[in-house]
Amino acid sequence: MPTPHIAAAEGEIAPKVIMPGDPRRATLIAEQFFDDARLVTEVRGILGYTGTVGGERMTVMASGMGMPSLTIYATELVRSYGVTRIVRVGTMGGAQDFLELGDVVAASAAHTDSAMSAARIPGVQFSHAPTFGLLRAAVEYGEASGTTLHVGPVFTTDAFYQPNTAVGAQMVAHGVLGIEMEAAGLYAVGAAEGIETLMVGTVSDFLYKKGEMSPAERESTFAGMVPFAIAALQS
Ligand SMILES: O=P(O)(O)O[C@H]1O[C@H](CO)[C@@H](O)[C@H]1O
Ligand SMILES: O=c1cc[nH]c(=O)[nH]1
Repeated sequence: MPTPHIAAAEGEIAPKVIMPGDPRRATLIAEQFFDDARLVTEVRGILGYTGTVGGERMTVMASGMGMPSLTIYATELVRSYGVTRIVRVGTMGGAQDFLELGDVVAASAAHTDSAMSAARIPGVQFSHAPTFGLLRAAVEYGEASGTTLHVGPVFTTDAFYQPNTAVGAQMVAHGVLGIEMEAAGLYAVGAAEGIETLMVGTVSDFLYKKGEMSPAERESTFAGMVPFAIAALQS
């Protein structure tokens, strides 16, 4: 049933959801990967479409930016629409030298500086992890299709403009592949609500070397990562 932030009627959201941050990326994914996609919600400009992918019903709906925003949408999708699997398809800053623009990364863990994580279970440093079966399905899709997928930890930060540059440097030194703003929130919702989750992301810029996508490229460069998300959702 509709929620404060999602207007779709009961039954209009599929149990399996692809979740980009950017609403316009949701539209492009619906246009390019879905059959018979129909707009089912647009509250606050957060667009959601339901259609079919390879004959299976699926929804693509944006999360907005940051853990607070994603957590609202993911929680409402689970509690009010019975969603059981969410795969985030995001952009991220590449954090290791071997990565190139457009490379696809699956987040096998997500460190975070978010107060939302610290507040979840007082006194506990919560480990944010994806569902193993979804991660395995994404890896298997890469192997079967001959498409490279980098697998490793990401850093989910509240601050796109990090005031303390030493934090990013430390995360790089600790081996994170990318820096983004939602994966840990999604994995926490997965753990708390008992659903399956995964994040795959596209490298859109770098922390410590030159190169970045234009805003238009960041909006539209998703074709590489979406098949991994679909493979995980259909596994
Ligand atoms: O491209 P999306 O999916 O929004 O992801 C990344 O881009 C936004 C910052 O520009 C943050 O949401 C970050 O996680
Ligand atoms: O959150 C993000 C997304 C892309 N690039 C970054 O550096 N951070």
